[in-house]
This record gives sequence, C-alpha cells and structure tokens, in this order.
Amino acid sequence: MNSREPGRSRNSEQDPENPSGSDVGVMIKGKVYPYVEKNPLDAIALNGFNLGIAVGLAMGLLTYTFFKNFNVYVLAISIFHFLEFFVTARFNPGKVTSDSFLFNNGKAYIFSHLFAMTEALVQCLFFPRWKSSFYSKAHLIISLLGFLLIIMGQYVRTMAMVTAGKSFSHHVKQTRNSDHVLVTTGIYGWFRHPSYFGYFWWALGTQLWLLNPLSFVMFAVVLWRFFDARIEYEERYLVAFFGLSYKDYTTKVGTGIPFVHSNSKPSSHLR
Ligand SMILES: C[S@@+](CC[C@H](N)C(=O)[O-])C[C@H]1O[C@@H](n2cnc3c(N)ncnc32)[C@H](O)[C@@H]1O
Repeated sequence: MNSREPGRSRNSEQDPENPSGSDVGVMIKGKVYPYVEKNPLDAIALNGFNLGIAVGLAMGLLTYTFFKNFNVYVLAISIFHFLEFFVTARFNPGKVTSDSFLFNNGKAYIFSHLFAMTEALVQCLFFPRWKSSFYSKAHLIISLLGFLLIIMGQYVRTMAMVTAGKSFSHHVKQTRNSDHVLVTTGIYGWFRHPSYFGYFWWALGTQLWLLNPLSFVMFAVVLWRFFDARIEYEERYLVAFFGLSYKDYTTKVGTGIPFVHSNSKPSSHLR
C-alpha cells in the first residue's frame, strides 16, 4: 500500500480481516493466547534456531575476526529481530504471528543491510586501517557514539512496544480495535513515535559503529524519508481514532527525529 494513501475515518466500520474487532489471538478463560494458525511452531522454532546460529557465529568468531565491530553488528541485528517477536509475544500476544520477527521487512531493509555489510567488508579488504575504532581519535568517538545509539535505540524501541502493549501493531491500523487506547505516558511522554525514533537512531548507530560513511548517508536519507511519510500517514488514522486528544498530544510531544513533524508544525498531518 502506498504509505501516503490518504487516511479515511473508518472508526465504526468493520475491518474485513478482523470482523470481531479483536486481534488475531484467541481468548481462553479470560486470557489472550496467540492464534495458532498464524504462529506455525515449526517456522518459529526455525527462526529462533537461525538467530541462535547468527549469535553463536558472531560471538564464537569474535577472537578470530579482524573487524570485531562487524560481529557486534550481527549481534545487534539478531537481538533486534529476537526482541520484535519476544516482546510482541510477551506483551501483545493477541497480535503475535511468525512474521513478528520482522524478517520480511521489505526489499529496502534487506538491500540496506546487504549494502552495509558489503561496504564494511570491501573497506576491510582495501582500507583495513580505516576499519579500526582505534585508528584515530575521530574513529573512536564515532564508534562509541554508534554503540551508544545502538543501545539507546534498542531500549527506546523495546520500551515503546512494552508501554503501548495491545495498542502496538507492526502494521498501521486503519480501523480501531476495541482494545486500542491512546498511549501518551511513559516513553510516549518523551517521544511521539518512540518505536520509530528508536529504530531510526539504532540503524544510524549501526553504521557509525561499522565506520561505514556511504551506508550512513544512505541509511539517513532512506530512513528519514520512510519515517516522514509513515508518521504523516499513521497520524491521519490516529486523529481519526482519537480526535482532539491526539491533536493535543502532538502539540506537546515531538518525534525526536530531526525535522519530522516537530511541534512547530503540529497540524501538518492534517493536510
Ligand atoms: C508500528 S506501531 C508504531 C507506534 C508508534 N508510531 C511508535 O513509533 O511507537 C503502529 C501502530 O501504533 C498505533 N499508535 C501509534 N501511536 C500511538 C499512540 N500514541 N497511542 C496508541 N496507538 C498508537 C498506530 O495506530 C498504529 O496502528
């Protein structure tokens, strides 16, 4: 779907994929459990196994590799995908599916990380000295900044998913579920879109940490454009769902992503 597609207020309409207005989970004795058809255990076990292999290789080869930042980068990506599924399963079981690992995160996502890995490995081959955090003071500062952004970004993204709970979904909701409430507290009191804020800075952090100048610029451009459009699109539905309460929230809390719907243009999403 075109992420700039104008939102329509379908507050009271039924979602054809979700006619009951609940999520995909099933209710047993008052508790929500994941919907088994959307959670094939073989696929989930395989995803967990593959992540385990990636973590095992990254850690096991740490002493043998020249550019150790690369191992940590693989570790950071593995932890990100693990937490996407784990936190959804733990705090939002009605919405968890085997896709919650976010391995199918789109062509741009796969291309960007393949590009980043290629850049890191090619530069390792041809300019090995540049690929050391200890090459110069600037290298050290850039690497450390990248590492801090990875930790901070992952923390904020995870806290967003925990705080929003049932109101969080990996897809932008076009109809409001009965359990979808406006969240403005906790990490949502700091940033209006904390999971996007977290991912944006996490991803840029990975490229600083990898000392990847080309990928850093590419990630910055691609991610900024993506989140600018996504937030505009998502906020149209949020205004339709929560009306004045959401508009009021936009005037008080910014996104933390530079120049994306800052408080200075609080009603830009209503264009
Ligand atoms: C992928 S989640 C991202 C949530 C939020 N944009 C963030 O970055 O933390 C998308 C879903 O969250 C819902 N959502 C976004 N902000 C919300 C808020 N403050 N309160 C409740 N639901 C929200 C949207 O309706 C959408 O269906």
